[in-house]
Amino acid sequence: MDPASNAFGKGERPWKTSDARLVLADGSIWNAKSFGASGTQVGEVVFNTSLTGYQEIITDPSYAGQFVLMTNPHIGNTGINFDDEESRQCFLAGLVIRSLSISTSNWRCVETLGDYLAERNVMGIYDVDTRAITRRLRQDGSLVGVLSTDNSKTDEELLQMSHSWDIVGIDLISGVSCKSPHEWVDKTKQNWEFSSKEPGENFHVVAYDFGIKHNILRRLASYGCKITVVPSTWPASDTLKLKPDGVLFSNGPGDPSAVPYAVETVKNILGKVPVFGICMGHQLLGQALGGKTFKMKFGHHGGNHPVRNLRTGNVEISAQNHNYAVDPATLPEGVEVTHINLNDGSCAGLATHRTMSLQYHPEASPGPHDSDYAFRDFVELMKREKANKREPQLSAVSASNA
Ligand SMILES: NC(=O)CC[C@H](N)C(=O)O
Repeated sequence: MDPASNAFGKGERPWKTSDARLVLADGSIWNAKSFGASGTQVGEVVFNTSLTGYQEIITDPSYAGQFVLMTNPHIGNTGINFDDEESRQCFLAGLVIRSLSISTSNWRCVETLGDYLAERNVMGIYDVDTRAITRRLRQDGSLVGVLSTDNSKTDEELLQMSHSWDIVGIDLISGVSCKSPHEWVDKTKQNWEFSSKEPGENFHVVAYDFGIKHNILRRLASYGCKITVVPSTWPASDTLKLKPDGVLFSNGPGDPSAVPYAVETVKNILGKVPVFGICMGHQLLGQALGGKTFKMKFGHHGGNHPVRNLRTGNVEISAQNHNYAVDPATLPEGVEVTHINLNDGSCAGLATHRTMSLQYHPEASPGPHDSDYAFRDFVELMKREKANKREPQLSAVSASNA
């Protein structure tokens, strides 16, 4: 780490004065201090209630097009490390925090948060009343905002910019998905492994990358899966040619209604192999099954969301990050709602014969690990499917032996 730099990055000092503005579409203007990159950026402001894990949050591709406002007031104290990256890049529009730690101390730290964001050209602001903005978002719903360090732009111009952009209806997945298929082998490191698993059969999973978080892939690999990651536009027919044991549809940014090609892909795979949808994957699955998705008032973002598993009655504390949800009233008969969010009763999981999906993040990263069992359930689904396929042959063999 450059000894001249501190948590503010590039040698900034804590007594710096306001040099940035966040202008929200409701006309409110929030003066702040900048860190990370400078410039002007438009995005949707969402608040995240996680107490820890800011590195995983800022590298979650599902935040593309959004400013993440952390409700935890103290951010940056553990810096940045090599292990907690959730993707190859930061795709979020920017980071909004109350207080940026003036010192960085952690045994894994390799860089300050400020330097990290500056190198990746991501804007951040601090010394802004994050509690007041959060109350506004809770009351009025998510708002588009413009963050700027450019003094030549008037407040009116920035407000105009916020009115001429909307996250609804745009395909953000194509900007974050990988460009070509590849294998994934990395598992959760032994030091961090928290669940004991029976070594079993290895299942081949094709994982659609709509903005996939690395820890979804690591958890699948830890459960013994052999994984082929494919881009969001990869044809369903090519996936089926690979004869996978299961298909995973990943998390991803933006509006699920803006990517009809992805819904088509899910439709063409549904019913043919076991399928697991996570977050955006769950929403696409909901649409492919005939249901509708809608935009929530301010969504769910954080590691403290209670969910009830309706099959077991158990309550899980889950990690969530979504602004859209499936409307269960629009789903056809035969689709089971398996989980509900206990804060607002919204649909948090679905299942059909060969399908399971969760609106939240069983891989956590960051967050509690209560929902990790979902990966085991997916493996069980693939196991059952394989056994069912084998059974007719087995009975044929025993008949010929008889
Ligand atoms: N994490 C995700 O996959 C988010 C899904 C979708 N972009 C939403 O906001 O609802």
